[in-house]
Amino acid sequence: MTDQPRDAARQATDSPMTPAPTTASFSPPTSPSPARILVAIAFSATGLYVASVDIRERLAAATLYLCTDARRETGDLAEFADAALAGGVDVIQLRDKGSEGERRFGPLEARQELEALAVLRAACDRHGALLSVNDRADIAAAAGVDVLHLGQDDLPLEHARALLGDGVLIGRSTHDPEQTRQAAAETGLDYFSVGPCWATPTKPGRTPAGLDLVRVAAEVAGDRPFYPIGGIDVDRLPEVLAAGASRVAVVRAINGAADPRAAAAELKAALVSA
Ligand SMILES: Cc1ncc(COP(=O)(O)OP(=O)(O)O)c(N)n1
Ligand SMILES: Cc1ncsc1CCOP(=O)(O)O
Ligand SMILES: [Mg+2]
Repeated sequence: MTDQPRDAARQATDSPMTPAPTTASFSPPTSPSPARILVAIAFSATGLYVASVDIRERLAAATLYLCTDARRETGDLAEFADAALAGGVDVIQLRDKGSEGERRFGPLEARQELEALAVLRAACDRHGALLSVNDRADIAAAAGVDVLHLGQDDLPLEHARALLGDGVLIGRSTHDPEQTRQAAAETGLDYFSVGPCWATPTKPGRTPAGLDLVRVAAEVAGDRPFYPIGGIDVDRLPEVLAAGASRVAVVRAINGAADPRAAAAELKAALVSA
């Protein structure tokens, strides 16, 4: 797999994002000539093209992917996200399942999910990071996220793509070699994850796939980004990288850290120097 240079990864998270061109400032004349119509079409097409290339370039540079819950019990989602992003997180996914907040307050309903995503959207925009949502294409569309993460039993890719268009990245979880090979080859999928690498309380009852699945992914992924997940922390990261990965997705390693910024920075430093 080819990764962007580390400088590109940092640039992608640290520099203010250049807004993708839109057609908003283009005002066609009242009686447009054929030439003006062509220009309008070209402008519009270029805008769409640039927007969709840009988001894929940003994914190519994204090595550290964090899944976080809405942190309802602490009420510090914005501060937490700022810290994690300042530490080097490239993609933040809202995934509230199984969280302390869910145990205390019940499932995150759609309205609350949109509120949490608005908080994360603002944080991602402050840091030039990608915003991801777990499972739901309807929420992805409503919240204007950059990424939708689908599980094996979630909406099939073609339906999610039909709802979201090409301007949203779509990823898929894989848990065994067959799923991994399929995800590596599936047309229109932007990335996939592999795991759990180790048994993890964040995904109770899921048999760990181990690092062998990371090796399979490294063999078959080509240029398609893949993210090992499950039980990964800074101590285990070298094993994951040695198995052929150059990116990871984590939950507790940052979400459960006393200093999320330092935890993210430690993971990012190891990814950058690999
Ligand atoms: C980046 C990333 N990888 C894997 C998962 C897990 O997705 P899934 O298998 O659908 O399980 P749930 O997260 O929905 O419980 C993920 N969310 N993100
Ligand atoms: C969502 C998910 N999918 C596979 S493992 C996992 C949870 C990983 O959590 P942690 O990084 O805390 O082990
Ligand atoms: Mg899912």
